[in-house]
Amino acid sequence: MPSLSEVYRTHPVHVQHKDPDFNSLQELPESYTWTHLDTNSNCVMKESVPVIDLNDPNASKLIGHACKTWGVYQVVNHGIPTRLLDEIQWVGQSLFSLPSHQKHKVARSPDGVAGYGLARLSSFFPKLMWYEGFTIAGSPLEHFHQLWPQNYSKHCDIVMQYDETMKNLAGKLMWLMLDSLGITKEDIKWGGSKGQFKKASAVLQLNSYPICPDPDRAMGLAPHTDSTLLTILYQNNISGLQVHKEGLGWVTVQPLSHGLVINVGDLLHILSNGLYPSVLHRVLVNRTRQRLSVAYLCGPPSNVEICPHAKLVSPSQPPLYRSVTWNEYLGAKAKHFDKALSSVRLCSPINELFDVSEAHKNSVQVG
Ligand SMILES: C=C1C[C@]23C[C@@]1(O)CC[C@H]2[C@@]12CCC[C@@](C)(C(=O)O1)[C@H]2[C@@H]3C(=O)O
Ligand SMILES: O=C(O)CCC(=O)C(=O)O
Ligand SMILES: [Fe+2]
Repeated sequence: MPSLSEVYRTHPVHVQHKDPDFNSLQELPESYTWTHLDTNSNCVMKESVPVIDLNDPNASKLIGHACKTWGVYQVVNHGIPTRLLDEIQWVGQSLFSLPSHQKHKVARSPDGVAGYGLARLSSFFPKLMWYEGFTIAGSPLEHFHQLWPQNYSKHCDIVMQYDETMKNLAGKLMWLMLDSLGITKEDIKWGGSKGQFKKASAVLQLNSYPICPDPDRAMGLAPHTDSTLLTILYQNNISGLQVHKEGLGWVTVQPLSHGLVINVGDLLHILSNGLYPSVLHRVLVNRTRQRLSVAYLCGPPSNVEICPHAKLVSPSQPPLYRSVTWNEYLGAKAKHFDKALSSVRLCSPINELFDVSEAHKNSVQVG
């Protein structure tokens, strides 16, 4: 089975860019100027992303409804200590405020997984994003030792603790979502005997959206879906994240103090046979405040094949997707980007079971 770096070796991200010193730029350079950018999200919102209290006895039902109708929800009372959320933001803040030459010491290579740099999706867009990211896959020790030779262990400890805590929450959320689909612990062998998803794989993505001189013409992170089962996102109190909803357009996800945003990813879309569509989302930037976010991108163990679950397949609901491992799907994403889901599709959409990336194909204008 190919490793992720082997998968990416065939689809390296080569983006020609002069190192952007975001802080010194008074004007938006042409290479960052996006046209046809609809930054006015529906201001008088009648609807907003569901907020679910994880202590609510009806949480699974509410989550199921949110996944079906939005592909995203926010959770409160999730049990993650606020101290840990503040600490992981501090790690991100410390990293992104380092001088550019330091950050480039840990630059992600074009075919690499971990390190500092542009988002992988950058190669699919003609314009650059007002964004810098740092990907952690496994231990951050080597990179953090290079960044903070005297002081790396504190940063490492926080990341490892965050990772462990998020893994537990991801397991809990996974079951709530599967339960809402009528899938039990016995039905998913790779969930483990106690169903804790201990073997799940995950990547931690630190994101920074610096202050921008011309936010109406810049893009923080271009529209995309995550290639995960689910993503747990912590955003600081600065808005910018928007999700696309059929009939409403772009809807801002209002930051909740210490709340977490949960995205349905493409692999859950596949596992649910299209019942829980992965959410298309993007990030806009801000004139006065830097925005930081931390994404815990969670997938299945690397040897597990994800396919539409047998309980969700019948003669009237044929399987819409073939089986894929996470690495295989990341390879499809690296090659086809927004057509990755279609690339693993078995049959054409029927009725309301449709492919979100296809549905939004023509509604997103960039570049
Ligand atoms: C495992 C991964 C998912 C991801 C690509 C990556 O190798 C690490 C970062 C992830 C991310 C975060 C920003 C959006 C995204 C589309 C991207 O370019 O990098 C996702 C990728 C994904 O979910 O496909
Ligand atoms: O910064 C955000 O709010 C979103 C980040 C994101 O979409 C990602 O890391 O995949
Ligand atoms: Fe995302």
